Amino acid sequence: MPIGAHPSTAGAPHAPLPQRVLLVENSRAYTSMLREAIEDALELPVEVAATLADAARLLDAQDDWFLALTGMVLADGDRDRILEFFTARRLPTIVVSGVYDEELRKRALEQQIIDYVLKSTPDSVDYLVWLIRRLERNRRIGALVVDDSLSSRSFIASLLAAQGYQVSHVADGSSALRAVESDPGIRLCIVDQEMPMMDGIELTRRLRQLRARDRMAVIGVSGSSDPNLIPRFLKSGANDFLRKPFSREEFFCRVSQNIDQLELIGTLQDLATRDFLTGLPNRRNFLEESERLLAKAGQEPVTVVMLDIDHFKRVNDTYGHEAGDQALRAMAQTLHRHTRRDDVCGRFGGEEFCMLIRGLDRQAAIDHLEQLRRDVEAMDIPIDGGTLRITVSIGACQRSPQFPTLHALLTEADRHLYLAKAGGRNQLRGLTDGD
Ligand SMILES: Nc1nc2c(ncn2[C@@H]2O[C@H](COP(=O)(O)OP(=O)(O)OP(=O)(O)O)[C@@H](O)[C@H]2O)c(=O)[nH]1
Repeated sequence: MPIGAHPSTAGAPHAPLPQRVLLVENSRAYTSMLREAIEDALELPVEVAATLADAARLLDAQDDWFLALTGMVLADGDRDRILEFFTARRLPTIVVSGVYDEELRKRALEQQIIDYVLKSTPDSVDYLVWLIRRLERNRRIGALVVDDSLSSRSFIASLLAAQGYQVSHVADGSSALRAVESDPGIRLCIVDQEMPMMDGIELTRRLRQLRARDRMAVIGVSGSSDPNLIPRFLKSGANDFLRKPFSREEFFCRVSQNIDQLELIGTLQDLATRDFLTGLPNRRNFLEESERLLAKAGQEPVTVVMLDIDHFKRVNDTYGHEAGDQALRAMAQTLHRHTRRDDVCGRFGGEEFCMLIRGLDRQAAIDHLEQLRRDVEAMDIPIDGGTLRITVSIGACQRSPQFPTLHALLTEADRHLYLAKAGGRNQLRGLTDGD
């Protein structure tokens, strides 16, 4: 049952999400420091108001508000009125206060205020930037709550929805497995231990067979005081465990920490496998993926392709290195557009790219690569003060008893690339009878 936003669907285009951040604060120095930090680090537009009346005017004038940050000392409202102003508008709100007031803090957190941050602490701006980034990213993350108690799962789901996640909840393990299997956007699962048919530990074990620890965080929850429960959950593949009852703040910190870790692992994986300039798989990743695809391809045709931008040195020398980088990015985009679902492409190095195509016979591969070549030729690449055009030479080789391995295919494709260059560039060689 979805709560708040709809469950995520991998590959579906995202609707534009609200971007605007409202800062309501009467201290000018703090406001400008915070505004600058948010705009620099997160590139979100920030609007500033000094009073509730100003805030109301701004909120009414636009409708794509993502978040509000508010001080507690404003000329036209006491603390209660300020809290009420934001909760009534159901706008996700963070209180940024000059003084620590435990009673106010409790009251604010009870009223669905996301967090209460003390602005006098030296790292409050850094913390706020982290928090806003977290909330902003959560909007693209699916979270699933599994608990047979409706009140308990609705409570946890509401905590997650308040943090921006796309939340759904189910009452039993089988439904949870089905949900995770059908929605690759689910990256967080909160699993209760005490459930009939399949308990949380068993469910965690089965979830792990569907998705690894670095793809989805599983957090076990239970009210039991059994000391063995935590190690059993963790050994079954859970990333973390929370004992009920927990505070909203503890829940937020644990969930955020686990999601931060997932993202960090994703970043490290990207750094290891992607080319920094173009975002395409790097040479090592291309070779690994190609070996895997080649083994999987069975009897179907496989074509290995090497592509090299023509006279690229001239591009750099004439228009500068930045324009050269721009041309490499444009080339990568066009190559990526021509890479079908089961194929793989990569940046081999410098101005050289590569591709492995599955399931196209010789003529279909020629048509596909000729179209790619023409599309590269037709690109108007925007550079400082104008546009730039490039062409590409392509060498290709289809798998056969003569060229059975990836190494043999790449060597032969590279030989044809050399012939395409020698033959006048901007051409495909290696697949026609004359080659
Ligand atoms: N801007 C930019 N240039 C790069 C990058 N990597 C390699 N290059 C440049 O790519 C150029 C490659 O030139 P060459 O190998 O001589 O070949 P070419 O000029 O493309 O000529 P042909 O391949 O014979 O058509 C060199 O000038 C490199 O400095 C990069 O990441 N960015």
